[in-house]
Amino acid sequence: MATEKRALIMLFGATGDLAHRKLYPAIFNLYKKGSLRKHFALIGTGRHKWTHDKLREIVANSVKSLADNDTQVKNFVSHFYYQSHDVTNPAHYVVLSKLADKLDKKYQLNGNRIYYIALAPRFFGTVSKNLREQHVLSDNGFNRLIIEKPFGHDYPSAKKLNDSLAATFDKDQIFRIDHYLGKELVQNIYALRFANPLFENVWNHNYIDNVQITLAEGLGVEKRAGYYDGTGALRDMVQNHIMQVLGVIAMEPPKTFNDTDIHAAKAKALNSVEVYDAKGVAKNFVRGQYGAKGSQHEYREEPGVPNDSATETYVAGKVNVQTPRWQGVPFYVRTGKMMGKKETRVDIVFKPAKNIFGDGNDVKPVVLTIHIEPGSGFKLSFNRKQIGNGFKLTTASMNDMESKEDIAKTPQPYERLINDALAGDLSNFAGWPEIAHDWKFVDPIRKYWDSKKPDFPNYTPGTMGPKAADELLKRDGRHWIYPEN
Ligand SMILES: NC(=O)C1=CN([C@@H]2O[C@H](COP(=O)(O)OP(=O)(O)OC[C@H]3O[C@@H](n4cnc5c(N)ncnc54)[C@H](OP(=O)(O)O)[C@@H]3O)[C@@H](O)[C@H]2O)C=CC1
Ligand SMILES: O=C1O[C@H](COP(=O)(O)O)[C@@H](O)[C@H](O)[C@H]1O
Repeated sequence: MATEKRALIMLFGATGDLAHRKLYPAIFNLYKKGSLRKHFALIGTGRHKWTHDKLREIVANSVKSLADNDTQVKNFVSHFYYQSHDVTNPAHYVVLSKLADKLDKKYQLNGNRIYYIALAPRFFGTVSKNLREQHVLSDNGFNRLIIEKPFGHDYPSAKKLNDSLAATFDKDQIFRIDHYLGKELVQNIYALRFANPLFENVWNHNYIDNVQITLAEGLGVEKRAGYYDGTGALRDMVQNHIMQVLGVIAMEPPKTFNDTDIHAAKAKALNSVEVYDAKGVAKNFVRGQYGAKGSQHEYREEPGVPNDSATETYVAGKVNVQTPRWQGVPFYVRTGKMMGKKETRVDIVFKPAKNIFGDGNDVKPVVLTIHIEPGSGFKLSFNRKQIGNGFKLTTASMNDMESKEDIAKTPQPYERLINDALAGDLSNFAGWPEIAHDWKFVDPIRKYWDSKKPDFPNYTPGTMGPKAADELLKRDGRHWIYPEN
């Protein structure tokens, strides 16, 4: 049984999609496991004129498939309260504050408060300012802010947002969600590297030839055109998720395994990423937009997408981390929608051995694959001798893939991250310096692309993206490891 935490969760955006699909199930799992139990309450807010009972009914529906029985759901939802609230109206915070104080007493929460902002980003600063000015923050206990993505749309807007949050919250009170940092196999990279000298000792340019990060999605834009068309794959996936995974792979060992040291090491690696000028972008980055195939219509015909949209649904690029460790080792990254199936992985491609076996033998590079999803685990492929007379090399692999049962009991990112926020552990949240470096890297790419009309659509659903993404590696004498030929 987990240690019980005491807290009031104030959820802005309780009537929205994220709350329903991800947050209520995550909080329910924490309740089932005992991290939250008697001493917690949640105030959900939104402009909808819901009642406590209406919110409880919605929450019950969202979690019932996870419950052991009806009583468990009933007990859980009894901790939920609804307050109709317009985040732009300061007077509404006064009402909210009174309810918070009342629940604090009722559930003996010791003044611990988490403010979870599951709202459109334009409201992040407004809520934070009003929480301070309308005295919603508690005087005793902790006050922590959980904030959703996207964190700005470029460096200046992200900086402005960060400054506005900093007017209310200290840096150790701001929990910026990047749900990739809550994934089991992303966290496992720390164990792989820093608990195994076998790997960490070869984790550098002497042994590694290149690193490939693939975040391929099988689905298209679905019903999110309103958000996605103004964002694109570069801002939606590269600036945050890809760069965070890259940071964990590329960082130097942190001094200790605490949040401050992890953030410092990751920020240093991300600050060493080469920022391209226009020529560098043209040479090293590729964008794409999916076309039509069979019954699947092209991106520009998806509901809510303008028929001349220049938004990229695919990005591939070559990233250089300019630290001694990674001298001359390219990080090839790619992500896209409609790429046939979901495949989230990192391939660490080692330098091949010198071939002493003669022409009839092909010495392949050792590849360590970190399978993030849908399978979770590690796979090491290497050369071995084929059984039989003579001497012929073949490829073998050592797998450490999680079983279906293990995957089923693995906490989902939101459960893990909310639990961390309750415990005050920032390790798996994105720090401001990391976000700042990532925007500084991504902004010139965006700027260059915005200045040139793309030739879209340029890739077929079900493929791994435009041909230019293959060319990117081919010209360096390399190829994408996935999909295996
Ligand atoms: N949905 C997802 O899968 C993901 C979402 N996110 C992020 O999470 C955040 C929320 O997304 P999502 O749930 O999809 O968005 P929705 O559009 O589904 O929900 C938006 C929420 O904002 C509330 N809201 C809007 N205006 C106001 C206002 N003036 N005052 C009070 N509440 C208001 C709405 O409540 P009401 O209508 O009752 O006012 C609603 O609860 C965004 O930052 C998004 O980028 C991040 C990753 C994934
Ligand atoms: O943040 C986002 O991530 C999802 C992909 O997340 P995953 O956990 O399913 O890999 C992506 O579909 C979405 O566009 C983006 O906003």
